[in-house]
Amino acid sequence: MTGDGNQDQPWKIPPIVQELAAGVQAPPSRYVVREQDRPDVAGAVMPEPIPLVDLSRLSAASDDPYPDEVAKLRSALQSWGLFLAVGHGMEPSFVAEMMNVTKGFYKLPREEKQKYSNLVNGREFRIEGYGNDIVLSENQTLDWCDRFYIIVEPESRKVHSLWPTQPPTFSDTLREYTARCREIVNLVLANMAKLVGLHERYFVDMLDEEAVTYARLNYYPHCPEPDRVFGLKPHSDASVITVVLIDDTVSGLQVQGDDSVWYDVPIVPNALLINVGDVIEILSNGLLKSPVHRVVTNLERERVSLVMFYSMEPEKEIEPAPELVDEERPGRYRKTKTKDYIAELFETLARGTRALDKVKI
Ligand SMILES: O=C(O)CCC(=O)C(=O)O
Ligand SMILES: [Fe+2]
Repeated sequence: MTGDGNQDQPWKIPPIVQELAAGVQAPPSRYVVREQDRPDVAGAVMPEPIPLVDLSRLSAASDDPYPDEVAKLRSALQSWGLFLAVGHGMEPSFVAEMMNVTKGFYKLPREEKQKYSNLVNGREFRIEGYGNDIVLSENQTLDWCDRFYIIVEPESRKVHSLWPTQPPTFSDTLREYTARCREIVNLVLANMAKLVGLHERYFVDMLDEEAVTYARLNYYPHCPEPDRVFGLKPHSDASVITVVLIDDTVSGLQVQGDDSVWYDVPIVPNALLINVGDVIEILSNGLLKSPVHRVVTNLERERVSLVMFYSMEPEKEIEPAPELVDEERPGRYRKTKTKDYIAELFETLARGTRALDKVKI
């Protein structure tokens, strides 16, 4: 016995989907979703106005120079739990460069990518690195996507050996992108706090200098049968907040509306997608909702996305803000430690359930 058991259980080591897609005529059975759960590849069209917010019109201070823009943010969050952010201050050329190096990583030869594998010694799974999500059971439905997780903040938690040396500008670009995203997130969190009647620093202070930010580079290869698989199963993010740089050439992201219908998230060039995470739902005692979303694949085209997950320091506890709990609106979520919540996320992702349901009262 090796102790990890993976050698006796080869199903625990999932294939690289990029390699699979290059060779198969149809997705293997492990990827095929039960008939009743299969996605409609063409989602419903979002009604106008689409959730779009100009961040240059928002202020982190208590005054609001453009109340109309704040109203748009409120409406977007109420209807969808997410919005497309323009006026975020990143030049289109910089956004394009970040996208290019993300795509460039997946174009590297197999051996180069494998240097960053998330399987230690080819067997033991860890969150960080390149590969697939953890496989917990033989009958788990696998997602048609490869991914690469890297901790980008704080400095003390970065694993430098996992920062790619190829493409050559990858690491510098990601560092710069991380710093720019942090400013955007602080502005958005200040506005979200104001919207629910909290002090403007309430959420920002939850993401102190020990808070951990993960970057996840997703790669969805073309798929011969997009209506039978998920690029990414329905889920909500276990983060405080999430910022996504989406491919502006191929759609695929869908969000579930209050009516349970799946809507396509529209593509707006150079916009960033920002969504509420489970932690803000808990902290706001349910006033802000973490949206359930999924990704569908494309018959001909590959798609990439770069996702930044902002999470609290692992030992920090997550619970509704006392200011938002009273007799009329009792606490709706149990207290949990950040690290336990994140561990739960990976289990629930594998099972296709929701971590949030475990802490709901
Ligand atoms: O690829 C996308 O557009 C979204 C990815 C996502 O939801 C995630 O990585 O949690
Ligand atoms: Fe997500």
